[in-house]
Parts: sequence; structure tokens; C-alpha cells
Amino acid sequence: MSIDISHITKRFPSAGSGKEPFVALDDVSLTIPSGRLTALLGPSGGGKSTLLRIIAGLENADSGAVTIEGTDATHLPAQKRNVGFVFQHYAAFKHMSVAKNVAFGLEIRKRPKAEVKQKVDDLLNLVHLTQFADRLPSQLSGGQRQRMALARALAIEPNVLLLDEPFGALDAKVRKELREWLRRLHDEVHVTTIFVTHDQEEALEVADEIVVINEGRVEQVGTPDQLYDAPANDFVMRFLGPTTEINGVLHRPHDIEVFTHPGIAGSIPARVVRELRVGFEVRLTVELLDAAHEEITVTVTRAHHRSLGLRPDLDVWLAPTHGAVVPVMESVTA
Ligand SMILES: Nc1ncnc2c1ncn2[C@@H]1O[C@H](COP(=O)(O)OP(=O)(O)OP(=O)(O)O)[C@@H](O)[C@H]1O
Repeated sequence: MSIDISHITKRFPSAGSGKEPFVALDDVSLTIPSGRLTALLGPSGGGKSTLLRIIAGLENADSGAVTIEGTDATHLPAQKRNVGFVFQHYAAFKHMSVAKNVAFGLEIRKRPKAEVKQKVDDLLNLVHLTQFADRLPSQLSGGQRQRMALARALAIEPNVLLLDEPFGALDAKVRKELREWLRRLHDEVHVTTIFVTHDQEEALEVADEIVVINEGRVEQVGTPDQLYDAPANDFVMRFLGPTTEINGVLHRPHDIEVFTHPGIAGSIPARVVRELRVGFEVRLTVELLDAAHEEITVTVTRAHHRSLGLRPDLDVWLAPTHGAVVPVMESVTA
């Protein structure tokens, strides 16, 4: 069982008369496995949220089909799809306590009182908000509010949990804590979860599977390791981490070995131009001493930098680290 997206196309009218409609999703086909945590990753405007909203039933596709756990959901209204949804800015009921907010979906389904209470207690425990049960949402921090939102979405026991940049509005530290927490939560509840993010680190850290979406098309689907180690094209390679280009081929700046002596087979002579220290690493701008004199970026740890005695104007020799990622598929066959 899974979520099957088949040939989904979605256009939006363009502003101004006579203009062609804007294609937000262009014939997207995709299978999202059950019980896994799948990230929709890509740059802003690529179509991630539109795809999520079509899965949720909050938006209709112009063509194509959505099947959720074997049921054709293409024309089912959102409330009949049994999906839980959490947005970046979660709209809680401001006048209701945290417990009441979590209970809401169960109460409108007229579940017995004892069952509702038990379920709310369990969920608040799961999201570590038991001691905040009687507070109002305005008395919670941003991170706590998003955890409440997740508890509320999980209360109805959804077939699918859809999260649209759920931690996007939080500061970097809380965001990091919550993504670790989401991973652990998912390991406990195993509900099929799709979350939208434009943050590659978030996707690599949390997801079982990543779907890279750009300009309304799927660029690649795979596990974090598959995407990182074998990017299907330059776009995916660039989007998943820093890159630098040598003679038209992409490399990771930390996958380039620096030598302070010549003689290494295949190494390229170069000269250090500038250095930038950021945290544990030193980013070197290095000029290749070939005809083109391109400047590339090479990253080394501070300790490595010190042990090699690197400094601006020093002559060095560069070679791809043994076992480094093959930059792009095209270069494998070249
Ligand atoms: N209701 C709408 N009317 C017109 N255009 C829309 C509408 N909703 C989305 N779009 C356009 O469709 C494209 C895809 O939007 P979408 O929100 O799916 O992208 P996204 O990948 O989720 O980006 P972000 O990370 O910025 O949310 C964008 O160019 C957006 O402007």
C-alpha cells in the first residue's frame, strides 16, 4: 500500500490577460511508500506545496490521479481522505486549551468521552506536552505549538500525515531539535508521512526517502544516501550541498585533497587566493594554474589547514579524494 501520484498536472492562471497559464506541476508521477517518512525537497516555487495540497484534497489537479492506500482519492473531498495536515503557521483554536485543541477532531466525530480523554492523554504524552494540557496555545512556545499541531493531526488516526514546512517559522536551534524529535516520533507511530521542506539538511537528516522537485518536475527520488552519493544530475548535486566546478565537472569542496608538493598522479597545480574560516572548516578560494585560471572552492578542517601550513599565495596541488562521489551521471558515461 502506498500513495500513488499518476500523471498529475496543475496550472495556475498567470497574472495579466492573454498570458499562458503557469505550470506548477508538469505530469508528475510518483509512488510514496507506506509507513515511511518522505520529504518533498526543492527550491521555493518548485511545486512542493501544490503537490501536498493535491494529495490532501485541498487543491484539484487539472489532470492525473491520486490513489491513497489503494483507494482512488482523485475526486474525494479533503475530509473523506483521512489525512492529517500541519502547516508552517498552525491555526490553533485560540480560546481552547491545548488538550481541547487535540481533542477537537475526535469530538466532532462524536467519539465516547472516555476514549477521547485516553487518546488525548496518550498523544500529549507522545509529543511531551502533558504538563501543558491546560494552557492556551498563546502560552506555548513556537516549537511546543507545532508539537500540539502534530498531536492534533495524529488524533484522528490519519492514513497519511502531511506536513508543510512544519518547522519553517522556528529558529535554527528549535528547528533542529524538532526534526530529531519528528524522526523519533515517526519511529514510534509509523504513519505514512510526507513533509515539505526546502532545507536539504532537514531532508537528509529526517527522511527515509527524498523526492527532489524543481520547476514542477521530479528530478530524482531516492534515499538520502542514494541522492547524496549518486545525484542524477547537476541540479540535485548542487541542491544537496556545496559544489565547485573544475573543467565543467562538479565536485564537493570537501572531496578535494590538497597537497603542498607536486608528484601526485593526476593532481592539478593551483595557488591559494583567499581563506575564510567558518566554524570547524576553512574555505579556500584556489586559482587553478592552467590556461583558464578558474577559481574554485576547497574546504579543509581547521586542523588539516594548520598541519599543511596553508596560507594565501601558497602553491598547492589538488586531486579528487579517493572514493569521492562521482560528480554527475553524465561524467560516468563520458
Ligand atoms: N493559488 C495559486 N495561484 C497562482 N499561482 C500559484 C497558486 N499556488 C501556487 N502558485 C504558484 O505555483 C508555483 C508552485 O508553488 P508551490 O507553493 O507549490 O511551491 P513550493 O515548492 O511549495 O514553494 P515554497 O517552498 O515557496 O512554498 C509557484 O510559482 C506559485 O507562485
